[in-house]
Amino acid sequence: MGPVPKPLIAGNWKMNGMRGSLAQIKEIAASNMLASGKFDALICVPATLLHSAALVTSDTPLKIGAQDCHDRENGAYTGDISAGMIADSLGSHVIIGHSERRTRYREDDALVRSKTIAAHKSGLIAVVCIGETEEERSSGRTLDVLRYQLAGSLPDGATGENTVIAYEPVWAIGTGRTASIADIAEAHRFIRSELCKRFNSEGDRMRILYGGSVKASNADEILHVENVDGALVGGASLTARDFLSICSAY
Ligand SMILES: O=C(CO)COP(=O)(O)O
Repeated sequence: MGPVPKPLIAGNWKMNGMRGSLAQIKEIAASNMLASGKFDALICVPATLLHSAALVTSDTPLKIGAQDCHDRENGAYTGDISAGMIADSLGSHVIIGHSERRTRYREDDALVRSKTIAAHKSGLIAVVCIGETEEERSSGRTLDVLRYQLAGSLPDGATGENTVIAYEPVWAIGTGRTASIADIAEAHRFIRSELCKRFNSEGDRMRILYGGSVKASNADEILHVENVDGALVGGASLTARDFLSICSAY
């Protein structure tokens, strides 16, 4: 077992970014902040940019990942890409089970789990997303939802090396609303205890990122909450300036 991994600031570009956006990737990759080695940095780009982004960052500390993968290795699945194809394109990470996919494509915990297994088999680090809806929170079911999502989405082979958890309250994504510091602390403490119950000391090594309207003005406070090991950033990861100002919290 290795040491506890460094914090991770991850960007999720979602369906944004054309070839011109590689300039932002290059600017992030060249920053002295990343060279400091205090944290790891990752941008998950659309599949169309995956290989070119990986090539322009190959000699830099910036990691490049994808935003989803199929759970099979190959076959007649029009429009999909496999974990092996992501690895072949030199991506190192893949986001799995983002709420935008869970909602729109009805991806459930069992599918998230088999995609995570596929990612691990291809040597990718899976960034597995969980989080409650507004209705689940207001009816007092947040911790139950997180417990079920963790139990159903993570395979037994998950370790601190191959798996990162992203806690993203669905109502905080793209809305400008963030969970309160007390709510973030409670959710992350709960996730940590569930991970340690199931994975023992590996549970302590799995990074737990917070996601949902993270930006420069709130990053410092959020990233210093206990058991918050980084952030998964949507809108504020699209420009080097915004992404790097979040990184400056470390
Ligand atoms: O969904 C997110 C990251 O995966 C969060 O998006 P925003 O940071 O735009 O709220």
